[in-house]
Amino acid sequence: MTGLAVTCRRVVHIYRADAGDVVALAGVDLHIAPGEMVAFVGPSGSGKSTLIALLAGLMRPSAGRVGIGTYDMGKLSDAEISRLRGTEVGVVLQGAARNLLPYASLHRNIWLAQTRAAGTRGVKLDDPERILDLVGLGGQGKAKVGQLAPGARQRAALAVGIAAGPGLLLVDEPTSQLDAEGRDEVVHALETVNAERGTTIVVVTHDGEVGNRLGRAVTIRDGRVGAEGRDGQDFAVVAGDGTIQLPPEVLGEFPPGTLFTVDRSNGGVTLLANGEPVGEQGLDVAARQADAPV
Ligand SMILES: Nc1ncnc2c1ncn2[C@@H]1O[C@H](COP(=O)(O)OP(=O)(O)OP(=O)(O)O)[C@@H](O)[C@H]1O
Repeated sequence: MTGLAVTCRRVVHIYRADAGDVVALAGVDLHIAPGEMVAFVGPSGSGKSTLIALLAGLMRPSAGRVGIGTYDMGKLSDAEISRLRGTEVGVVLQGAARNLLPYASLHRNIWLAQTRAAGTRGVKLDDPERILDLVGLGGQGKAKVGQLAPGARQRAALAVGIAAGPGLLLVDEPTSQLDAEGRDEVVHALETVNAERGTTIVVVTHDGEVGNRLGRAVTIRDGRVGAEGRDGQDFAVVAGDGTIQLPPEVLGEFPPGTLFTVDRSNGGVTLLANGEPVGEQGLDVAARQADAPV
Protein backbone atom coordinates (compact mmCIF):
# COMPACT_ATOMS: atom_id res chain seq x y z
CA MET A 1 0.00 0.00 0.00
CA THR A 2 1.09 3.59 -0.47
CA GLY A 3 2.17 5.88 2.34
CA LEU A 4 -0.30 7.20 4.91
CA ALA A 5 -0.43 10.82 6.06
CA VAL A 6 -0.19 11.66 9.78
CA THR A 7 -1.91 14.67 11.32
CA CYS A 8 -1.81 15.88 14.93
CA ARG A 9 -4.02 18.80 15.93
CA ARG A 10 -3.51 20.31 19.40
CA VAL A 11 -2.62 16.91 20.82
CA VAL A 12 -2.36 16.85 24.61
CA HIS A 13 -1.38 13.86 26.74
CA ILE A 14 -1.47 13.80 30.52
CA TYR A 15 -0.26 10.86 32.60
CA ARG A 16 -2.30 10.57 35.78
CA ALA A 17 -0.11 9.50 38.68
CA ASP A 18 -0.49 9.44 42.48
CA ALA A 19 2.46 11.80 42.79
CA GLY A 20 0.72 14.28 40.47
CA ASP A 21 -0.28 14.61 36.84
CA VAL A 22 2.45 14.83 34.21
CA VAL A 23 1.71 16.82 31.06
CA ALA A 24 3.79 14.87 28.54
CA LEU A 25 2.36 16.58 25.43
CA ALA A 26 1.09 20.12 25.70
CA GLY A 27 -0.43 20.77 22.27
CA VAL A 28 1.33 19.14 19.32
CA ASP A 29 0.48 20.33 15.82
CA LEU A 30 2.10 18.34 13.05
CA HIS A 31 1.47 17.18 9.50
CA ILE A 32 3.45 14.40 7.86
CA ALA A 33 2.79 13.86 4.17
CA PRO A 34 2.31 10.38 2.68
CA GLY A 35 5.70 8.85 1.95
CA GLU A 36 7.68 11.27 4.11
CA MET A 37 10.50 10.17 6.44
CA VAL A 38 10.58 12.04 9.74
CA ALA A 39 12.64 11.77 12.91
CA PHE A 40 11.36 12.89 16.31
CA VAL A 41 14.36 14.23 18.21
CA GLY A 42 14.69 16.18 21.45
CA PRO A 43 15.86 15.97 25.03
CA SER A 44 15.02 13.10 27.35
CA GLY A 45 11.52 13.40 28.77
CA SER A 46 10.35 15.86 26.07
CA GLY A 47 7.50 13.59 24.93
CA LYS A 48 8.85 11.75 21.86
CA SER A 49 7.89 8.24 23.00
CA THR A 50 4.49 9.45 24.15
CA LEU A 51 3.84 10.96 20.72
CA ILE A 52 4.82 7.83 18.81
CA ALA A 53 2.73 5.69 21.20
CA LEU A 54 -0.31 7.86 20.37
CA LEU A 55 0.35 7.47 16.63
CA ALA A 56 0.54 3.71 17.17
CA GLY A 57 -2.77 3.78 19.05
CA LEU A 58 -1.09 2.22 22.09
CA MET A 59 -2.61 5.07 24.12
CA ARG A 60 -5.29 7.64 23.44
CA PRO A 61 -4.63 11.38 23.71
CA SER A 62 -6.18 13.30 26.62
CA ALA A 63 -7.28 15.94 24.08
CA GLY A 64 -6.78 16.83 20.43
CA ARG A 65 -6.98 14.82 17.23
CA VAL A 66 -4.64 12.18 15.81
CA GLY A 67 -5.29 11.28 12.17
CA ILE A 68 -3.65 8.40 10.31
CA GLY A 69 -4.56 8.33 6.60
CA THR A 70 -8.34 8.70 6.53
CA TYR A 71 -8.73 7.40 10.10
CA ASP A 72 -9.51 9.65 13.05
CA MET A 73 -7.89 7.56 15.79
CA GLY A 74 -10.21 8.99 18.44
CA LYS A 75 -13.23 7.55 16.63
CA LEU A 76 -11.91 4.00 16.27
CA SER A 77 -12.78 1.23 18.73
CA ASP A 78 -10.02 -0.67 20.53
CA ALA A 79 -10.59 -3.61 18.14
CA GLU A 80 -10.27 -1.37 15.07
CA ILE A 81 -7.04 0.16 16.42
CA SER A 82 -5.64 -3.31 17.07
CA ARG A 83 -6.46 -4.33 13.50
CA LEU A 84 -4.80 -1.18 12.16
CA ARG A 85 -1.63 -1.92 14.12
CA GLY A 86 0.04 -4.82 12.40
CA THR A 87 -1.68 -4.18 9.05
CA GLU A 88 -1.74 -0.56 7.88
CA VAL A 89 0.48 0.69 10.71
CA GLY A 90 3.69 -1.19 11.52
CA VAL A 91 5.23 -0.63 14.94
CA VAL A 92 8.81 -1.47 15.91
CA LEU A 93 9.28 -1.07 19.65
CA GLN A 94 12.54 0.04 21.27
CA GLY A 95 14.91 -2.93 21.69
CA ALA A 96 14.90 -5.30 18.69
CA ALA A 97 14.29 -8.36 20.90
CA ARG A 98 10.87 -7.08 21.99
CA ASN A 99 9.66 -7.43 18.39
CA LEU A 100 11.08 -10.88 17.68
CA LEU A 101 10.99 -14.54 18.73
CA PRO A 102 14.72 -15.23 19.30
CA TYR A 103 14.60 -19.03 18.81
CA ALA A 104 12.65 -18.82 15.56
CA SER A 105 14.10 -18.22 12.11
CA LEU A 106 13.74 -14.94 10.27
CA HIS A 107 11.24 -16.56 7.89
CA ARG A 108 9.13 -17.79 10.80
CA ASN A 109 9.16 -14.37 12.49
CA ILE A 110 7.92 -12.76 9.28
CA TRP A 111 5.39 -15.55 8.69
CA LEU A 112 3.93 -15.07 12.18
CA ALA A 113 3.48 -11.31 11.62
CA GLN A 114 1.87 -12.00 8.25
CA THR A 115 -0.43 -14.69 9.67
CA ARG A 116 -1.71 -12.25 12.28
CA ALA A 117 -2.37 -9.67 9.54
CA ALA A 118 -3.95 -12.23 7.20
CA GLY A 119 -6.65 -12.81 9.82
CA THR A 120 -7.98 -9.39 8.86
CA ARG A 121 -9.61 -8.56 5.53
CA GLY A 122 -7.94 -7.42 2.34
CA VAL A 123 -4.28 -7.84 3.23
CA LYS A 124 -2.04 -8.76 0.31
CA LEU A 125 1.16 -10.25 1.65
CA ASP A 126 4.66 -9.99 0.23
CA ASP A 127 7.10 -12.83 -0.29
CA PRO A 128 9.19 -13.02 2.95
CA GLU A 129 12.38 -13.21 0.89
CA ARG A 130 11.49 -9.93 -0.80
CA ILE A 131 10.95 -8.34 2.63
CA LEU A 132 14.38 -9.55 3.80
CA ASP A 133 15.94 -8.09 0.62
CA LEU A 134 14.50 -4.67 1.49
CA VAL A 135 16.27 -4.63 4.87
CA GLY A 136 19.55 -6.09 3.56
CA LEU A 137 19.02 -9.61 4.96
CA GLY A 138 18.30 -11.38 1.67
CA GLY A 139 19.22 -15.09 1.73
CA GLN A 140 19.33 -15.24 5.54
CA GLY A 141 15.74 -16.40 6.11
CA LYS A 142 16.79 -19.65 7.80
CA ALA A 143 19.03 -17.92 10.36
CA LYS A 144 17.76 -17.85 13.94
CA VAL A 145 17.14 -14.31 15.12
CA GLY A 146 19.17 -14.89 18.31
CA GLN A 147 22.26 -15.67 16.23
CA LEU A 148 22.26 -12.34 14.38
CA ALA A 149 24.59 -9.43 15.15
CA PRO A 150 22.84 -6.47 16.87
CA GLY A 151 22.53 -4.39 13.67
CA ALA A 152 21.10 -7.32 11.70
CA ARG A 153 18.69 -8.08 14.58
CA GLN A 154 17.41 -4.51 14.44
CA ARG A 155 16.89 -4.88 10.69
CA ALA A 156 15.07 -8.18 11.36
CA ALA A 157 12.74 -6.20 13.67
CA LEU A 158 12.15 -3.77 10.78
CA ALA A 159 11.37 -6.74 8.49
CA VAL A 160 8.71 -7.91 10.96
CA GLY A 161 7.39 -4.32 11.19
CA ILE A 162 6.87 -4.16 7.41
CA ALA A 163 5.77 -7.80 6.99
CA ALA A 164 2.13 -6.89 6.39
CA GLY A 165 3.00 -4.00 4.03
CA PRO A 166 1.97 -1.07 6.24
CA GLY A 167 1.52 2.47 4.87
CA LEU A 168 3.02 3.90 8.06
CA LEU A 169 6.01 2.49 9.92
CA LEU A 170 6.71 3.76 13.45
CA VAL A 171 10.12 2.93 14.89
CA ASP A 172 11.33 3.74 18.41
CA GLU A 173 15.10 4.24 18.87
CA PRO A 174 16.31 1.77 16.20
CA THR A 175 19.99 2.69 16.49
CA SER A 176 20.50 3.28 20.22
CA GLN A 177 22.54 0.10 20.83
CA LEU A 178 24.47 0.13 17.54
CA ASP A 179 27.89 1.24 16.33
CA ALA A 180 28.24 3.61 13.35
CA GLU A 181 28.23 0.75 10.82
CA GLY A 182 25.11 -0.83 12.32
CA ARG A 183 23.41 2.56 12.39
CA ASP A 184 24.21 3.18 8.70
CA GLU A 185 22.78 -0.21 7.75
CA VAL A 186 19.56 0.45 9.67
CA VAL A 187 19.15 3.92 8.12
CA HIS A 188 19.86 2.44 4.68
CA ALA A 189 17.17 -0.21 5.29
CA LEU A 190 14.65 2.50 6.24
CA GLU A 191 15.57 4.51 3.13
CA THR A 192 15.14 1.42 0.94
CA VAL A 193 11.71 0.57 2.40
CA ASN A 194 10.64 4.20 1.89
CA ALA A 195 11.97 4.39 -1.68
CA GLU A 196 10.62 1.00 -2.83
CA ARG A 197 7.25 1.03 -1.11
CA GLY A 198 6.51 4.71 -0.48
CA THR A 199 5.95 3.89 3.21
CA THR A 200 5.67 6.89 5.54
CA ILE A 201 8.33 6.40 8.23
CA VAL A 202 8.50 8.03 11.67
CA VAL A 203 11.51 7.33 13.87
CA VAL A 204 12.16 8.39 17.47
CA THR A 205 15.88 8.89 17.96
CA HIS A 206 18.47 10.51 20.20
CA ASP A 207 20.91 10.40 17.30
CA GLY A 208 21.03 13.74 15.46
CA GLU A 209 22.80 12.06 12.54
CA VAL A 210 19.79 9.77 11.99
CA GLY A 211 17.58 12.89 12.01
CA ASN A 212 19.76 14.53 9.35
CA ARG A 213 19.78 11.43 7.16
CA LEU A 214 15.98 11.13 7.19
CA GLY A 215 15.62 14.66 5.77
CA ARG A 216 13.12 16.06 8.28
CA ALA A 217 13.80 16.22 12.02
CA VAL A 218 11.02 17.44 14.31
CA THR A 219 12.37 18.58 17.67
CA ILE A 220 9.96 17.92 20.53
CA ARG A 221 10.64 20.27 23.44
CA ASP A 222 8.53 20.41 26.62
CA GLY A 223 5.73 18.45 24.98
CA ARG A 224 5.46 20.62 21.87
CA VAL A 225 6.99 20.87 18.43
CA GLY A 226 9.92 23.12 19.27
CA ALA A 227 11.68 23.32 15.93
CA GLU A 228 12.19 21.57 12.62
CA GLY A 229 15.29 20.77 10.65
CA ARG A 230 14.81 20.19 6.95
CA ASP A 231 17.73 19.27 4.75
CA GLY A 232 20.21 20.78 7.19
CA GLN A 233 18.31 24.06 7.75
CA ASP A 234 16.66 24.82 11.10
CA PHE A 235 13.21 26.39 11.43
CA ALA A 236 11.11 27.59 14.35
CA VAL A 237 7.49 26.48 13.93
CA VAL A 238 4.27 28.39 14.55
CA ALA A 239 1.87 26.12 16.48
CA GLY A 240 -1.87 25.90 15.89
CA ASP A 241 -2.52 28.25 18.81
CA GLY A 242 -0.19 30.90 17.31
CA THR A 243 2.69 30.33 19.72
CA ILE A 244 6.26 29.87 18.55
CA GLN A 245 9.08 28.28 20.54
CA LEU A 246 12.51 29.86 20.26
CA PRO A 247 15.65 27.79 20.84
CA PRO A 248 17.07 28.27 24.36
CA GLU A 249 20.14 30.15 23.06
CA VAL A 250 17.92 32.61 21.16
CA LEU A 251 15.71 33.11 24.21
CA GLY A 252 18.83 34.49 25.91
CA GLU A 253 18.60 37.41 23.48
CA PHE A 254 14.79 37.67 23.56
CA PRO A 255 13.76 36.69 27.08
CA PRO A 256 10.10 36.08 27.98
CA GLY A 257 8.37 39.45 28.15
CA THR A 258 10.21 40.84 25.08
CA LEU A 259 7.72 42.91 23.10
CA PHE A 260 7.50 42.14 19.39
CA THR A 261 5.73 44.32 16.84
CA VAL A 262 4.68 42.84 13.50
CA ASP A 263 5.37 45.43 10.79
CA ARG A 264 3.71 44.74 7.42
CA SER A 265 4.41 48.17 5.89
CA ASN A 266 7.09 46.95 3.45
CA GLY A 267 4.85 44.37 1.81
CA GLY A 268 6.44 41.50 3.76
CA VAL A 269 6.59 40.78 7.48
CA THR A 270 9.22 42.37 9.70
CA LEU A 271 9.43 41.58 13.40
CA LEU A 272 10.47 44.41 15.65
CA ALA A 273 11.73 43.42 19.09
CA ASN A 274 11.39 46.33 21.50
CA GLY A 275 11.16 48.61 18.45
CA GLU A 276 14.29 47.28 16.67
CA PRO A 277 14.15 45.01 13.59
CA VAL A 278 14.90 41.48 14.79
CA GLY A 279 17.53 40.94 12.09
CA GLU A 280 19.67 43.71 13.61
CA GLN A 281 19.84 41.73 16.82
CA GLY A 282 21.46 38.79 15.09
CA LEU A 283 18.41 36.77 14.08
CA ASP A 284 17.24 36.70 10.48
CA VAL A 285 13.59 35.96 10.07
CA ALA A 286 12.59 33.97 7.02
CA ALA A 287 9.21 32.36 6.71
CA ARG A 288 7.93 29.68 4.38
CA GLN A 289 4.67 27.88 4.06
CA ALA A 290 4.56 24.66 6.07
CA ASP A 291 3.71 22.62 2.99
CA ALA A 292 6.17 24.30 0.61
CA PRO A 293 8.45 21.78 -1.07
CA VAL A 294 11.88 21.44 0.52
N1 LIG B 1 3.75 6.03 32.36
C1 LIG B 1 4.08 7.27 32.76
N2 LIG B 1 3.58 7.78 33.89
C2 LIG B 1 3.89 9.05 34.30
N3 LIG B 1 4.71 9.87 33.62
C3 LIG B 1 5.24 9.40 32.47
C4 LIG B 1 4.96 8.08 31.99
N4 LIG B 1 5.64 7.89 30.82
C5 LIG B 1 6.31 9.04 30.59
N5 LIG B 1 6.08 9.94 31.56
C6 LIG B 1 6.59 11.32 31.65
O1 LIG B 1 6.13 12.02 30.50
C7 LIG B 1 7.14 12.89 30.02
C8 LIG B 1 7.46 12.53 28.57
O2 LIG B 1 8.04 11.23 28.56
P1 LIG B 1 8.47 10.49 27.20
O3 LIG B 1 8.93 9.12 27.58
O4 LIG B 1 7.38 10.59 26.20
O5 LIG B 1 9.69 11.39 26.73
P2 LIG B 1 10.87 11.02 25.70
O6 LIG B 1 11.17 12.29 24.99
O7 LIG B 1 10.49 9.86 24.89
O8 LIG B 1 12.05 10.65 26.71
P3 LIG B 1 13.26 9.63 26.44
O9 LIG B 1 14.04 10.21 25.31
O10 LIG B 1 14.02 9.67 27.73
O11 LIG B 1 12.66 8.28 26.14
C9 LIG B 1 8.32 12.76 30.96
O12 LIG B 1 8.20 13.77 31.94
C10 LIG B 1 8.11 11.39 31.58
O13 LIG B 1 8.68 11.35 32.88
